[in-house]
Amino acid sequence: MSRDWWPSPAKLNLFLHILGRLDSGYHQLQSLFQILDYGDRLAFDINRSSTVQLDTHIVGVAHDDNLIVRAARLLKPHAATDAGVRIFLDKQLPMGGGIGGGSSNAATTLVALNHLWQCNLTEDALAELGLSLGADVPIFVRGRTAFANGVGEELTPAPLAPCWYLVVNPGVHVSTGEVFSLPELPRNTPALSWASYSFENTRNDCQQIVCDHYPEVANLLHWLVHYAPSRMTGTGACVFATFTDQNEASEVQAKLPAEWTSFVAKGVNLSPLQQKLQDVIAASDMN
Ligand SMILES: C[C@@](CO)(OP(=O)(O)O)[C@H](O)COP(=O)(O)OP(=O)(O)OC[C@H]1O[C@@H](n2ccc(N)nc2=O)[C@H](O)[C@@H]1O
Ligand SMILES: Nc1ncnc2c1ncn2[C@@H]1O[C@H](COP(=O)(O)OP(=O)(O)O)[C@@H](O)[C@H]1O
Repeated sequence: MSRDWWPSPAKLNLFLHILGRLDSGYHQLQSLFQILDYGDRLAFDINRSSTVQLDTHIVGVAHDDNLIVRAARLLKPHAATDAGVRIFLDKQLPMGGGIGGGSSNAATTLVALNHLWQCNLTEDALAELGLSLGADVPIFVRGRTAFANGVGEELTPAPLAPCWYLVVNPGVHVSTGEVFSLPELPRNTPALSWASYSFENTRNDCQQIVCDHYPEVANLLHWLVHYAPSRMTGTGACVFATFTDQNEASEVQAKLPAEWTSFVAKGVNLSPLQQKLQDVIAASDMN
């Protein structure tokens, strides 16, 4: 049976500065979230069972802990009492890689089911619901490449010139919570105004510490910077190299040592999820 797939794209943090720590224990960040045209896909068969069922198992994640199931259950009180769904996941993104796969899956679930269950929540309300699932969910709900403040929820759209990225997974899993708990993490980078952003005058404040703990990440960065400006995304472990030309990115990808998995993706200003939502709404308006 052919399914109606909803995209669940990856993101990169083109930079990640840590400005301080909030009373909640969370860290105050600044970042530039670049949405990619590459990621997972989800399909939703809605029904009247009043239950949420994810049909695709992810190794190491219990059904009820999966962010997809948690997102659907969070939205359910806003739908008809008998609203139910069976969800299918086509997983492409490495987990715990700093490219936001789990958060993006949660956002796709919120955005798609808000439409399919006819909940009619606004984008602001969906972003707020999403924030309770994870700091990175709002950026995927809004689906625009953006400059972020706070814990990642204060977003200012920041359209970027077309760019291609080679994203490489060094094959280690880095826990976000663990990185933020390290005492030696730098936490006092001065605030930057978006107008003065450039790749060169920014950095990822987690990169050095992750390289110290995970030599695989350090080795990968050492290899990639010979070819293009490169940096770790989020709290790792994936690393990206930036290109203005898709072929150049593919040429470097072809040279990668076999132990590293990778993909080449285009940076986009509007996420494929928001594009899909717009297409679905336009099609239903025509009927
Ligand atoms: C820092 C980023 C940058 O994109 O890292 P990545 O996860 O993408 O690598 C994200 O904002 C992460 O967002 P997300 O992965 O949703 O994190 P959460 O589940 O909300 O938080 C996991 C844990 O990290 C810590 N945490 C997270 C975000 C933040 N601003 N300050 C923190 O101190 C907290 O200890 C929290 O319990
Ligand atoms: N649908 C999901 N996809 C990926 N990870 C999930 C999902 N649901 C829960 N998780 C949990 O969230 C953790 C972080 O996943 P992910 O968002 O891929 O990492 P990151 O934020 O570093 O990119 C995973 O290690 C996993 O335990």
